[in-house]
Amino acid sequence: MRIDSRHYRTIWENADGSVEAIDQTSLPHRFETKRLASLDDAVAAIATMVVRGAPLIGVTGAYGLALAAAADPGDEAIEEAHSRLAAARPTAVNLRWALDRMRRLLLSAAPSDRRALAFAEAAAIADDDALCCESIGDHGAALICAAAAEHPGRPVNILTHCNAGWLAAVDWGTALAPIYKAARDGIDLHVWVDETRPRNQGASLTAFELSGEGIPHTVIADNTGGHLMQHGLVDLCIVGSDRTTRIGDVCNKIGTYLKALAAHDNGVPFYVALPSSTIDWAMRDGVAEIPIEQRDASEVTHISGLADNGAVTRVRVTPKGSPAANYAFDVTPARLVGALISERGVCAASEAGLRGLFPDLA
Ligand SMILES: CSC[C@H]1O[C@H](OP(=O)(O)O)[C@H](O)[C@@H]1O
Repeated sequence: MRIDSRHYRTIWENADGSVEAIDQTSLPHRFETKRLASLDDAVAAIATMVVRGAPLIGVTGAYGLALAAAADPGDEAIEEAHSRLAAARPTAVNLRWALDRMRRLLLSAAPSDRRALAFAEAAAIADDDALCCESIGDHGAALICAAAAEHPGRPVNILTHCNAGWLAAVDWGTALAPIYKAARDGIDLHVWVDETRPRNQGASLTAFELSGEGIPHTVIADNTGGHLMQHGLVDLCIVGSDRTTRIGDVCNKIGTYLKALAAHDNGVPFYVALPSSTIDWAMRDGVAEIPIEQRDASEVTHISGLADNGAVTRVRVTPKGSPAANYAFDVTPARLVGALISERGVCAASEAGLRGLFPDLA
């Protein structure tokens, strides 16, 4: 999408064979990119959330395998790279999906062909993601347009959680893609942006994206959404997904489940936008089966921001002696999901719904 009227993707290949990615740990106060020249660089970028968001994690994993193949195209090196990249973050299924696709292709090719093949396949995965996300935008925009027709004379109020915009993918994004498409179609809308503690992807990344697109939005504390829904100030919710099971259970950023409960209690439509690369067809019960990443406690006990002197500063927000727990995701059962918005259309959060759209994958 656009930053200062210049189009960007979140990740791209450099002429020297390295890979470049927007460093999302610097946003919104500094725009910086990071050069990934090795498997180690790619593993670190995923683990430290320089790149984050299920689709983007998958694409970065694909490029990480390409960088590994450039260094050593042998079978053992490919397997080792697959294993290290897969372990970088456990929850988003796109990572495993992309790595398995790359490994299948590379191990079936001659080692001498693997470097070129790997970069071409990583680029194809990136291009596919951008196309899928734009299509999610088109299908989801129809839902926003329908909500606008129900509430003439005022903006459609949409609540979103975390960042599932173009920064979470290669371009367009998932949950924000319908918002971009509807806004460009002239729909009057406003977005409630959950700050999304502890990493504040909403406050720092979603707000950055919406500002760049000129979309009206209000950043809110995570615990505000239920109150807004009780007072009729939310017409629909759209969130992303890191892993959706074949029966429609949705794993997403911590706090999503609580938003879905509030939406269900207040009759607010709760939509989940995802590409098919985020569907885990091997899983059914998301609460029981999806591995929930636990990140370092320091992400809860400390926070970073821009000091009045213009320096980015990190401060402690808890007493030194207080332990902290940092669960990065939760699972929203399918019964609380109004519909899934994919690149092939909108379906019920159910096995039948997903089979109907993806008979070739189910
Ligand atoms: C379109 S996937 C976005 C998804 O990924 C985020 O997690 P993280 O920032 O930790 O990678 C969050 O769950 C978003 O909904």
